[in-house]
Amino acid sequence: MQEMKKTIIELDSVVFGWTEGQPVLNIPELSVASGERVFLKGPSGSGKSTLLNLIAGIHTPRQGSVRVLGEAVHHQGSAWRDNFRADHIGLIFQQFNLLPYLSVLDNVMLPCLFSKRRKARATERYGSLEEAATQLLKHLGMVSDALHGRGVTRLSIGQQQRVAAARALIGSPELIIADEPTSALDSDSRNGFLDLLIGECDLSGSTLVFVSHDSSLEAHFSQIISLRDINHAEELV
Ligand SMILES: Nc1ncnc2c1ncn2[C@@H]1O[C@H](COP(=O)(O)OP(=O)(O)OP(=O)(O)O)[C@@H](O)[C@H]1O
Repeated sequence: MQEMKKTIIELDSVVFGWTEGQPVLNIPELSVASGERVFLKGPSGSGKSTLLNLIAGIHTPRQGSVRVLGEAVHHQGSAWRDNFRADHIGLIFQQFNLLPYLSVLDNVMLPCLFSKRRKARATERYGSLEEAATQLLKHLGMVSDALHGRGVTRLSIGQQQRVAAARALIGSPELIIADEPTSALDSDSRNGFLDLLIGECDLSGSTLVFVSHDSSLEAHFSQIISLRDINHAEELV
């Protein structure tokens, strides 16, 4: 018998706008099952980052519900949402948001300072946090240990991207959210990075939601979501 996949993200009748009466998002429903590799596309300014921020509990909707891993994120206060995000969601930002005064390894281990759960999972799988960070960096293509003690400001963009991905993946969070993390790379590097990222999500059992303008990347993904198709904001204006 085929195992039923758990729903990891579920949006119901979600409305979000920065100003009352000016909705950016009106999403009647959106559902993502555990293990999916989701490609979220849409024109610039259409609300992709805003949607990611709703899923990550950085913003909350004006109306409707956002459930992640079965939890009603929209009902919770900001401290609860911060803890939930630290435990269950790995974020890769467009600008990577690495801490410039920390080394490569310390940047990768950072989420484990905020989440006992992720620290325990990383240690259980790799023996120590340093080993977890080292192995993740290797799997993601940072093969030279010589870079690991280096400050992140002295890395190439491609190397910074690998550090940001390893930081998101450490401690195997159930959900990885990536906002255009390949936009600064050439197409060979983009495809190579995506193969490594998806391979690592498979190993850690993480669901991936990935935003990009670049439709040529779609072939890597199991579910393609066009924000235009699911967002009915103009019907509310
Ligand atoms: N902090 C903010 N305050 C007010 N308006 C905002 C804020 N952030 C974004 N917006 C507006 O919300 C809309 C959606 O922005 P969003 O960043 O989600 O789009 P996007 O699809 O991710 O764009 P891009 O592909 O260019 O990154 C845009 O009209 C944008 O100007």
